[in-house]
Amino acid sequence: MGRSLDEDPLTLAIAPPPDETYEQRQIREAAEAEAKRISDEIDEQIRKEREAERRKKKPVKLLLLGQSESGKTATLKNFQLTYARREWYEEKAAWRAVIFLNLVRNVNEILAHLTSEMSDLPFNPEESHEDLLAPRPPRALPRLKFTDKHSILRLRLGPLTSVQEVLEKKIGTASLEPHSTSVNTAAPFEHPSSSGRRGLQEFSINSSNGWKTALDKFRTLRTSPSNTRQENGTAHAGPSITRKVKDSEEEIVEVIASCRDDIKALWEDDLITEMLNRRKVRLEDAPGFFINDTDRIANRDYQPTDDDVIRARLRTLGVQEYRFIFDHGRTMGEEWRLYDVGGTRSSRAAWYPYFDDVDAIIFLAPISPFDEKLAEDRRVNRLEDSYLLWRSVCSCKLLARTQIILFLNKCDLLQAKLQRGVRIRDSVPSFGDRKNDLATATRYFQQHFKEISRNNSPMQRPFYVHLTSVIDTRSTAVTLGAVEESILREHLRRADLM
Ligand SMILES: Nc1nc2c(ncn2[C@@H]2O[C@H](COP(=O)(O)OP(=O)(O)OP(=O)(O)O)[C@@H](O)[C@H]2O)c(=O)[nH]1
Ligand SMILES: [Mg+2]
Repeated sequence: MGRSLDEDPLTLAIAPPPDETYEQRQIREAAEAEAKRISDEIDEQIRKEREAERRKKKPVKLLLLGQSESGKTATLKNFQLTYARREWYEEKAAWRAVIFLNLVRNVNEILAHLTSEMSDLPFNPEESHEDLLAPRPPRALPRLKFTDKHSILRLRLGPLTSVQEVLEKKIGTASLEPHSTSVNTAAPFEHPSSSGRRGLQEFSINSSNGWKTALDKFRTLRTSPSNTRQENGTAHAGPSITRKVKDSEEEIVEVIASCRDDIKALWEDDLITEMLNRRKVRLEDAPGFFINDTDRIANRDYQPTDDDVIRARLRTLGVQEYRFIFDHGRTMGEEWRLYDVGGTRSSRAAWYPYFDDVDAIIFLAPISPFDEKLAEDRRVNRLEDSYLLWRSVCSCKLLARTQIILFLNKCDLLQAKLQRGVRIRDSVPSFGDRKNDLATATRYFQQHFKEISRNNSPMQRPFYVHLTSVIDTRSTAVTLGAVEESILREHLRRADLM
């Protein structure tokens, strides 16, 4: 084919010579194909690197799952304490009201038992807390001989009833533990019904309830009058409301502080101890137990310590998102988003939308309550509920490639329970004649969770497990270090694969 002289010089330079032989053409075309292959490879490499770069910059999304009271929020607090200290210190003082409420509730629960016992009302220890009026089995033991001291303590501690009401009202719905549910499945997110979907809207990330909002209210109480904002976000005009709220906060502290000695006297009384034992009430193991710290807490100058905040109990409503940017170390500048969810059965339908692009899940399974029932459904054993929930999470197709890290939590309470002589096999018959000690028990539970994961995961997945007591901030910091490493490694590995 003839060429005109004004053709593009590049076209001319790479054009085949006019007298090219068949072999020369073959060699040339092979060389051109090879050059194209290399060029495509380089393009692909560049695309991958860009994608990896983009993915590395994408925040790591981490979901905390598990039944109610499993320790999700406590784990989140540990993350804050370790990696976001500024926010931690900002929030710390706001937990004071929650800790007051926890303490006051401890006392009022004892008083409710005392009142019921003194009035000889029937009681069944197997029933829930609010069933103080339920039928009691025939009395096998002699009556407890309460004295004037107990009547006086009841009278003197009476004001704590209204303190509890005021605090509950201030903190809002999150301060109330549910004692029933219409949901009778462990994983309502598996088959979301139309009503379930309606539920999703109610429970999407929200700023109108949950403990973040509850704490915000208390933060507001502490700001100066000029900064004070009312709940609707408008600036507050004058100091009168602040003074009123402040007064009531100070009044609360005043009442609690004036009850200090009586609270201690109540807790240290042998007859009260005997009554609680008979009624199988173990406040020490319940969430938000603070009576042993009455001296410190029932005090006008009380400020919560890190440990107090971790141990404070306020349930999570809906799904709460936390964003934090690592402020030190290899991951400095990285953004992580943690999602803390409500764990009661009726809250679980709201989890599903968050499964979509989550990088990793920390699943908390408390193993100490192997002989306890769910607060929201007294027919369901807590460990059994965790097994069911774990199976549903492992088998979820949307999570097939998601890294799941299991925390077998509340090991401290498990150890205490076993030391008291509570036998696992009485509640878990398959435990059989194994040794009733911590090492054997944790190995046994761990194996069970591992088998569920192996038998139900849509594709093979590694089994990551940690034995934890997340109220122990030191050991939890070490665990979280390992978790962080492992999640990041997986995050980057995926970025490289893309
Ligand atoms: N002794 C002990 N207490 C724990 C442990 N983990 C959590 N707790 C306490 O148990 C209570 C419940 O923990 P949370 O973190 O509020 O539970 P959650 O899973 O967020 O519960 P929901 O928000 O209702 O879903 C809190 O008072 C914690 O301090 C643990 O390992 N040992
Ligand atoms: Mg929570």
